[in-house]
Amino acid sequence: MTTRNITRFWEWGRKIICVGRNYADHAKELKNAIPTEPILFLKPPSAYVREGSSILVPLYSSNLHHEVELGVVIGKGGTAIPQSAAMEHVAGYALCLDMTARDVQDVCKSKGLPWTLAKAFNTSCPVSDFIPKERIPDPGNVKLWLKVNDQLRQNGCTSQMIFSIPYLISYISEFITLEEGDLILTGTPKGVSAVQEHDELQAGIEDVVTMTFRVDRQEQ
Ligand SMILES: O=C([O-])CC(=O)C(=O)O
Ligand SMILES: [Mg+2]
Repeated sequence: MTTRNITRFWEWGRKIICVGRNYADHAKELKNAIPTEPILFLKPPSAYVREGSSILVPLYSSNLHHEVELGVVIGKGGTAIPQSAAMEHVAGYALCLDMTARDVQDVCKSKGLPWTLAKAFNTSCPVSDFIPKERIPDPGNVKLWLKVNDQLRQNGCTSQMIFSIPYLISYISEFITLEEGDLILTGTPKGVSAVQEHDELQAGIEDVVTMTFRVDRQEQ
């Protein structure tokens, strides 16, 4: 039997649970209301892409946006996890991008339809190396940044989150059982913008990790 290694959690086929509008400055830049409870959506494990492979612009989108986010990797599953125990369920972190076909999302929003094709397409979840929990002692106060072709576009801090990581783990696990290897994307700060074929995206968690991805057009 092969043993699975949490440091390669993206190979486990577990779910990716995303939190939307968790930073007031980003909710405002897209003219959305500040949420009073977390907004959740999902990406399938086929969304993962690792450094060395490209982010592909879906054929049906002409406005693909980057969203840099802190990812929380679940180490111990659970249902209805109390906030006070939430951090015991965390194995570590990853820097993630929530790639979003903004034009498709805008249409879905206006029609009241789900965001699936805007958010869950192949390569919509670029992910860094696994970051063990000990390397981020205070996940509620880490700086995230993202550059497109060397120009800084996003520069935020997880201290600006509306709902904290323990709150999110507790809230999500009330409705969706968390399993070892699941990933929670905790939302993006302001500065989202469009990327084009041949762009280079670089993102980082200050003093912890950086990653680089190229954007390509999906082949016809
Ligand atoms: O598409 C959006 O703006 C919602 C979202 O994922 C986020 O705030 O991170
Ligand atoms: Mg997002």
